[in-house]
Amino acid sequence: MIIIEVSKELIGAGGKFKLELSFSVRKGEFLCLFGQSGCGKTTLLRMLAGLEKPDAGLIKVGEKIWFDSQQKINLPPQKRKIGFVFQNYSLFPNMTVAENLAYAMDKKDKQTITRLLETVELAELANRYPNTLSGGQQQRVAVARALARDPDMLLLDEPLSALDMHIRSKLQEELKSIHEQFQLTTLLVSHDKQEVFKLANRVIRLENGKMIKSGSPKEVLLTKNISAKYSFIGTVVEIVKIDLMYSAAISIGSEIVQVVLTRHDIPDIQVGDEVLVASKAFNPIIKKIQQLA
Ligand SMILES: Nc1ncnc2c1ncn2[C@@H]1O[C@H](COP(=O)(O)OP(=O)(O)OP(=O)(O)O)[C@@H](O)[C@H]1O
Repeated sequence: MIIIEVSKELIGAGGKFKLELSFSVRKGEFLCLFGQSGCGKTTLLRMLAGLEKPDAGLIKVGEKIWFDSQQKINLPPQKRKIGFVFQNYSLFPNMTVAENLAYAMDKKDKQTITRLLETVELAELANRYPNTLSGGQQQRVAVARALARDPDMLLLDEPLSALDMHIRSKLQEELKSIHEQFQLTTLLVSHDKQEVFKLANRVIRLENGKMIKSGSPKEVLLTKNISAKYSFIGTVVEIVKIDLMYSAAISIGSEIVQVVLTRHDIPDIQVGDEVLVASKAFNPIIKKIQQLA
């Protein structure tokens, strides 16, 4: 169990506001932090990593205290067992892929490096330098390097947002299978609702530094809770009237699907809306997703 109780005064675009959060994360949980730009998501990850100091609070990982303002404990980043993956990869350009991983390890162990590179399907690129790799490959190295630290917690700050849809979707599958394999407690910051639905067990929605909602992706991101055999998130690109019916063209990933709208959908759903397309017994239904305020 990870206990997080932190507060810090921040200066946002609209002036000062207080980041004030108190929640716990179960071991092995895949938690997503979701919210408007500037609400404090990255600051929270940086506080967990020891890169930013809370004004007050407690961060306890299992029995270990990483931060306690009362006891004046503040472990430096290298003493916290954290794997951090950023949007911009942050690999060392002068080190090969294998050396990037070795650098992160307390005990340099060739076998573990090979195993991790195999996990992200990069074993054959071990001796290449980062600038000779594609964005997707670099990000896979960054994930392998984060795992090489044998972390208690994996922090992912919009790790896939710079990648195109196809690579992003593939890496999401990889992150999912890595999470299943390692059962690593993971905190993900993402703006991509499809990604959140695919990966997270729980979502915390932040607004101005405070938690306003916590629950499953469906509970937090949908206006109505529905159960369905399968579901996808997409954007309505067109609504056309065909005889007495309306049909919506919805862009899902790189595909466009057509869904017949019911009479009840018409006032609610418009072009540009993000929607969940779900199906129960081969009957597709669509539901509008809550907008960020
Ligand atoms: N050390 C600091 N002192 C004061 N204000 C800060 C500090 N660090 C960040 N901020 C401010 O706090 C706000 C929250 O920043 P943060 O990067 O955590 O937002 P975010 O939710 O991750 O946003 P985005 O989704 O755009 O990345 C920003 O307005 C930022 O300028």
